[in-house]
Amino acid sequence: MRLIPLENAQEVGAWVAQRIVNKINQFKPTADRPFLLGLPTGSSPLVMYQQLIKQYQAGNVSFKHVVTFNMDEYVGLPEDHPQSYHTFMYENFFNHVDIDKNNIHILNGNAPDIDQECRAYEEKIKSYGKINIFVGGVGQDGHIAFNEPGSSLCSRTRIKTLTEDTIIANSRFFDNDIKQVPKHALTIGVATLMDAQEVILLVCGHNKSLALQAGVEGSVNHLWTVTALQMHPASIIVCDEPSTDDLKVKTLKYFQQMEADNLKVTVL
Ligand SMILES: N[C@@H]1[C@@H](O)[C@H](O)[C@@H](COP(=O)(O)O)O[C@@H]1O
Repeated sequence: MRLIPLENAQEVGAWVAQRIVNKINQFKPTADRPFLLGLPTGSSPLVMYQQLIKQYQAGNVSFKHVVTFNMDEYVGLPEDHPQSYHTFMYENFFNHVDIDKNNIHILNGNAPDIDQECRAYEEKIKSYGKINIFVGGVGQDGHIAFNEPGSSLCSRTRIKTLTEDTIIANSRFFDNDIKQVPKHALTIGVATLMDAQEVILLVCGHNKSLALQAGVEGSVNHLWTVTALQMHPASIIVCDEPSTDDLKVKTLKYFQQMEADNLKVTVL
């Protein structure tokens, strides 16, 4: 695992966006050989999306031959609800770049047959091959996508019941009213994420410091599903300064030294 310790959320978003741009351009995707990108929602990736849009507007990257798979979606929320992950993705990213709408994949939380929807999502990913980069955030309790504490580290795409912690955390998007927050979500599994060639997590803010500590210093444990990334051959956590509050000084120094050449970032 690599840890990229940066100053603030602006730098974190710009660093990850630049890596995605570089990887897409190195890959030289075509219609027959698209670049596969896994994407998250939430506050953490917002700067990354803004930076990707700026990179596109500057002519530095095209998403024409990029195929995307989103991590998760609420169950039972209409697709056009302001807080659905469909709405989030179009408003914050897809509407602003040249992606082909047929290349966008987001789980349907209103599918009549939920199990079939989840199986078909896994099959769809497999039909393309391996996801080149899967980007994610992390919950305060260390969940990745909606793989809540206790999720199997071998899990695949399925329905999950949201924990009280997650419902409270996400109520900030629902007028701070926990009753409005959906109780279930469809989510890729931990194993679905682990199949990607590279996984990048954005971790920002003091409220993520225990999740970061678990992910970097803790033992692999299903109660902190982020720890599964320690078993991934190419995972990168990009974090801001406040999120490192619970890391040992020695741990932080180690990664600062290891990554000294990789900590320069241009925010567009
Ligand atoms: N399902 C999402 C996760 O994918 C996300 O990582 C997490 C943190 O969100 P934020 O970045 O807003 O803190 O929230 C939700 O639970």
